[in-house]
Amino acid sequence: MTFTKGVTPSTEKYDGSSLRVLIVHTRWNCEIVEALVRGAKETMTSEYNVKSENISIQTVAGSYELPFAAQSLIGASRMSPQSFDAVICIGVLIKGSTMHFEYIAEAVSQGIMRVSLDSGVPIVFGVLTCLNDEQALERAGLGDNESKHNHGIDWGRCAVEMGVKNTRWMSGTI
Ligand SMILES: Nc1c(NC[C@H](O)[C@H](O)[C@H](O)CO)[nH]c(=O)[nH]c1=O
Ligand SMILES: CC(=O)[C@@H](O)COP(=O)(O)O
Repeated sequence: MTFTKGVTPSTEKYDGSSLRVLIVHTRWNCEIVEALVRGAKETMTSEYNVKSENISIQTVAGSYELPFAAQSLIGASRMSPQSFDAVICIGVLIKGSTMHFEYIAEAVSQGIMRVSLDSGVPIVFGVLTCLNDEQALERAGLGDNESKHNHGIDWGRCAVEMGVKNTRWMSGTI
């Protein structure tokens, strides 16, 4: 049986023109991360009219730092006139020869979910957990593989959808 792999595009056209989005990304594996950030940012501005001045970009060293940074920046934005409607955490973990990868992947995924549920702000899990370099390149739309696809595009779409829907839900509209 064949099936559509990946996410089916939403039938609703979301208007992101009033959204404020935070992207926090790592400087580990930076060429791959930068391609993912570009994919997310360009998708939000070109497909959904998110204003580039409403996309804040912050960096941290590695993926392990992402949940803390997201929590701290969400808190800081609440003290400003406009808080973030959605956050995208972007990093690339590539398995090495120790257990480092497993510990970080588990901690980061749990941490991002916790910050998202505790803060009430949707956080997109933009962390690739790859077993080798080729997997990471392919998922950032880089390299030679024909099936390559930049997952940053999906993360940008997801952030807009969740930001718009959560704003609606918070105002009591379903
Ligand atoms: N191995 C990778 C890391 N490791 C670094 C940690 O995320 C962290 O910065 C360090 O342990 C200090 O707390 N980070 C990645 O993003 N990707 C990796 O492949
Ligand atoms: C702490 C580290 O970054 C490093 O020792 C991890 O090694 P590996 O990626 O080979 O598991």
